[in-house]
Amino acid sequence: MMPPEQENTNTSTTGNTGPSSIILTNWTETVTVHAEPSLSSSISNMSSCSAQDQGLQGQQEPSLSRSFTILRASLRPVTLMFADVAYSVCLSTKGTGFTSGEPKSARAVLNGVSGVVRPGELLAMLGPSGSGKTTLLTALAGRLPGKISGSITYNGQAFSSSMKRRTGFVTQDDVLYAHLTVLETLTYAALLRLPKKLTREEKIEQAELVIMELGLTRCRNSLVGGPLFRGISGGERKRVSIGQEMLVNPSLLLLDEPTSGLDSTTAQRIVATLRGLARGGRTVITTIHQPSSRLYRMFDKVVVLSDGCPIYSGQAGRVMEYFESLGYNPGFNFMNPADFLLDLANGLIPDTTRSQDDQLEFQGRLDHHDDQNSAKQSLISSYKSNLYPLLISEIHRNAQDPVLLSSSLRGSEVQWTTSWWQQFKVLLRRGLQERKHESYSGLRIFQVMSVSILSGLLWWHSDTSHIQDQVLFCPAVCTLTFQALCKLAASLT
Ligand SMILES: Nc1ncnc2c1ncn2[C@@H]1O[C@H](COP(=O)(O)OP(=O)(O)OP(=O)(O)O)[C@@H](O)[C@H]1O
Repeated sequence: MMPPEQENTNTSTTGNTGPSSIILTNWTETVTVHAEPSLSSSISNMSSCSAQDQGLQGQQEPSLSRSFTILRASLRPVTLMFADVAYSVCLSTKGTGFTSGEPKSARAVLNGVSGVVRPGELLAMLGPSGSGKTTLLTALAGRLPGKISGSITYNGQAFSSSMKRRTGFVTQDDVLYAHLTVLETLTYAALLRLPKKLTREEKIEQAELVIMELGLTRCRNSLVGGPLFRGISGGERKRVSIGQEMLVNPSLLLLDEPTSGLDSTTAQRIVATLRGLARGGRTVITTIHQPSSRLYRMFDKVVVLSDGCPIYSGQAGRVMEYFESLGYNPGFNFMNPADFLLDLANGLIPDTTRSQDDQLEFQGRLDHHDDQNSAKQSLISSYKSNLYPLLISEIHRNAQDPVLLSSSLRGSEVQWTTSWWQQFKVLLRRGLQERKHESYSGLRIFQVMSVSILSGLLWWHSDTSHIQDQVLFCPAVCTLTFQALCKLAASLT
């Protein structure tokens, strides 16, 4: 068993469900996590290492105090509860060229997933590839199209536009502008997404602060880069994506594989940042593929999925104890709990009667599908009989908690948008800056000019009886002219 360092403070006290103290019992509830619903405290916690490195902590605080106050006021503790979440996708075989006229079939991607995450907690979703982690994360972010059965509530309420404003979502594939620098990317995000109560200078300061917190100072003026030209590294890209969401100080932050493709030190730094964000009063949920034991120790809770079904949902530190109580033992003395969980989710049950080498050889063979399926079914039914009732009773208890419901009502006042004109100006500038390089591209200029000339030649000395064609041709000419103007404007900015 591997209890996370801070999570050893077990207590049987119940009833305090406020944001500052979280008290849990059983496998689903056992730890006390202290969450400070304050941006300034979390930012100073998180930035302490990077700021100390650069000796900047003292200089930043006075000028940022007003923005801290405004952003702190926007932070609302969010208790996310999901019960029996199920989701299916329609698989259409029609039109594939291999079959014809076959009826659509539905495939269950998620089946009966439940869990509770409170402010101050970091929950990780684990499972083999294709087990449904991203689908569950997207569902919890209120972004999954189609019908989801079961219930997902945020402080006891359904997903709403005010909740959407307080939710940050970092996708697996970073969506960034290749020709902007790190500083420009975060500054535009700040100008677009921070409330209009903040001045332009304060928004830029927030972007600078996030750069410091995420250790991006060294590459702040480097281009992000894209598939066609090299820019910042993969880890830095990921941190920029996280920074874009951190800027708005979301109360609920969801991240899809924030550490994939990163070295273990960078991955640890990112997870430590997420844990710092959680401890600042936020609810943080992440999917993760193969966490090291060091990373695993930083999670407060885990949900383990196997083919869309949960085999565990509860405290990260008690997972080994739970599976040992079911008779599953890793067999090795020092095993990363995450490896053990992934083996179980794949239906690979360790056989302690075999030697270590025999076990490795046995697990590597692919001819045990039936055994694996029956092992998965057994783990799923153990979850249903042991953990599911605890989770459901916890969810029902919380759903009637007046503190939780009142925090939801308080949150609905939050106003986050800047004016549309402001957004239009920022987007236009960003678009022009992103395309600036194209104005110098001879190939592009040649392409636009040749299309214009060829199109023009089609109507050269045309008869007035073709006036309709000429009228239709006008929008095309206007588009090309607009393109040319955009390129000219971009080259001047
Ligand atoms: N819209 C869809 N159409 C068809 N299949 C889908 C759709 N959405 C999800 N799936 C399937 O559902 C399963 C779960 O997908 P999901 O992306 O959630 O898995 P994952 O655990 O995040 O995988 P990975 O770790 O590889 O990212 C996959 O087998 C996927 O092919």
